[in-house]
Order: sequence, then structure tokens, then C-alpha cells
Amino acid sequence: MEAVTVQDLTYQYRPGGPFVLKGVDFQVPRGEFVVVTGLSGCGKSTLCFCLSGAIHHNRDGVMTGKIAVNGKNIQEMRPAGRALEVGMVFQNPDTQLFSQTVEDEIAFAPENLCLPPDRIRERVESVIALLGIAALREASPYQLSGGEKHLVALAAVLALDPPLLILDEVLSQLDSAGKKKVAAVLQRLRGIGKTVIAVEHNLESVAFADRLMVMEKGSLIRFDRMETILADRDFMNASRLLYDRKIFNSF
Ligand SMILES: Nc1ncnc2c1ncn2[C@@H]1O[C@H](COP(=O)(O)OP(=O)(O)OP(=O)(O)O)[C@@H](O)[C@H]1O
Repeated sequence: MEAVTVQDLTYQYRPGGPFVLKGVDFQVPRGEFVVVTGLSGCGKSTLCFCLSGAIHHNRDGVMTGKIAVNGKNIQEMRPAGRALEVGMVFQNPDTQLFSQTVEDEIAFAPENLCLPPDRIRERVESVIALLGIAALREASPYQLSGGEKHLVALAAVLALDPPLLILDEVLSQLDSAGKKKVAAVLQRLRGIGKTVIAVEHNLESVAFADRLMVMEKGSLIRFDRMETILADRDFMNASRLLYDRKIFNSF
């Protein structure tokens, strides 16, 4: 079964307003790692909000089309059920961090699901180990750097073990060592069968992805194997995507 099926998706932030997404159609099979890219303002974050169901918080918005996650219509799912199917890390992690300590932040969602205390502890410890953030355990999420906040938001989402992860520029605020570390974690997540849809501007750190989705002005203009698009010099130049010349030249 497909992890995600999107059919003729359109979105306006207000009735009669501009179409920020225009007839977007795609499918992502389970276990695939997809990177979404495109120039600023082309609709990547809006697509993420739609895929995660979070767009429902914007009451003025008008969404048409269909989104199915693991065969279930995302619009018809309750928030608790949705959180078990899809986890999203927002571009601005401040919007999703609210606990006193990093440990509490990670434990929050499993506690809300009323998991037994030993299973909560087990999940907290396993994501702390997976992301290598033991040193941040007692820290206040508000006092972390932008990159650390993204890591903690990712940890909190992983604590629910959702099969689909939507990541909106989680690597962008990390230094190059941090990028490598988190990219390795993302590859590991793919290795354990997670489906990942990750927005990134700079393709260098995510060159391991299976497929690349390129958006332009609310439309999906290309969705193909990562290496195929990177090797298409005319397309890369015309679409002004950010790439590292060393990678570009290696294809
Ligand atoms: N809350 C909002 N209300 C109205 N318009 C919005 C809102 N959020 C985004 N937009 C508009 O929707 C369009 C797409 O924005 P979006 O944030 O999805 O793009 P993006 O590709 O993620 O950009 P970036 O790479 O800069 O994060 C832009 O024109 C933006 O101004």
C-alpha cells in the first residue's frame, strides 16, 4: 500500500485568495525517502501542513482534493489517531515545544496516550539514544539553539513511532557536523521502514534520498529519482535549485 496518496490538492489561505497549492498529485510508497524542494514561497510548508492534517487549524483556509495516509483519509481522522500515523516537525520548532525539560517534551505524547510508565521510559530513552541528545535531557527546550530545538521536536515526534514523518527544513539550522549526524539518523529511519517526506533547500545533505519533488508556484513540476534530477543540468540551472557542485559533478 502507498504511505501517501495525494489527489488534485489545492489550497487557499482564504476564500477567493490565491491558490498556494494548485492541483498537486503524487504517491509515495512505504519506506521511501522523498525530499521536497523549490524556491521560497512555492508552497512546500503549506504542502507539509496539508499532509500532516495541521492545516485544519487555519479555519479560513480552503482545501480541496484528497490526502490518504496509509489508506486513510487524513481529513476524517481525529487528532490523536493522526498523531499515530503521521509526525511533523515544523520549520519553526518553537510552535511545538512547550515542556519544562527535553525529557518531559519527549515523554509528553506517549503520556497523553496513557502508555504504561515503563513503556514511556523505554521510548524516551530509545529516541534520546537514536538522536544522540542525552546531554540535553535536563535542558529547557526554550534555551536550545535552533538546530537543537529541531532535534528535540523530532525526538518528541519519534516517541509516538509514526510510520510517516513530515520534516520541514530540520537540517537547515544545523552546522555541518549536526547536518551529518541528523542525516545519518534520517537514513536510519528509512532503514527501519519509516516513510519520510523532508523539505530541504540545500540538497547536499539529503542526496541519499530516493526521490526529489520539485515545486514551483504551488505546482509539482518534477518528481523523479534524486540522481536523475541532479544529473539534469539544464533543469537544475533553469530551476535555480541549490546544489553542491561536487555532488553535481559526480553524476
Ligand atoms: N498563513 C498564511 N496566510 C496567507 N498566506 C500564507 C500563509 N502562509 C504562507 N502563505 C503564502 O503561501 C505561499 C506559500 O508559502 P509556503 O510557506 O508554503 O512556501 P515555502 O515554499 O514553504 O517557502 P519557504 O521556503 O520560504 O519556507 C506564499 O506565497 C506565502 O506568502
